[in-house]
Amino acid sequence: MTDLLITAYPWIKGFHIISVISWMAALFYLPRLMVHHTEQVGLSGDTHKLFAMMEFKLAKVIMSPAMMATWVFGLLLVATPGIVYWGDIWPWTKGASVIAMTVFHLWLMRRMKGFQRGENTVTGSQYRMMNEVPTLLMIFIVFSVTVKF
Ligand code: HEM
Repeated sequence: MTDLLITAYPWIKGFHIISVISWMAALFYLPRLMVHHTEQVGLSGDTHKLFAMMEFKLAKVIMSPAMMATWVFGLLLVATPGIVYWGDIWPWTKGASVIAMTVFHLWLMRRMKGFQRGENTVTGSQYRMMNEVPTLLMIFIVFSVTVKF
């Protein structure tokens, strides 16, 4: 099993990066949809139904599968011998940041389900502020794995 992980390492890392790109694209775009849903569309009518459907599809078809794939390929990399030394700082900063990213993902899922029921208590500017969270976490995560402090 460990031999297989070592041989497959470049492929697993490639799939990890592809999953990360898909997850990030959805995490960046879903809050933008919610800004416009809140400020321009409201919670009733045909445009509301269209936005709720777009949010549902983005979350269920792209965001959640991409998050699961990122975790699976990321954990396979963790299990690959010689990749992670737990005495370094970067695995801990990266670990804490990906957990925070996952919490942000779960918050967005709850907001998406709220919109499906025609409920929303978050303002457009709050969604705009929340939109910065994945950007900051991404910067922290990428430099954790490239600089490897
Ligand atoms: C979800 C849980 C995640 C786990 C368990 C995980 C784990 C890992 C591990 C162990 C590596 C291998 C490092 C190496 O080859 O030296 C890696 C590579 C990488 N990860 Fe993740 N990762 C996760 C999420 C993310 C996220 C959310 C991002 C970006 C926002 C990300 C970006 C990267 C990049 C760019 C690399 C390639 C780094 C390089 O080869 O220099 N990862 N990941």
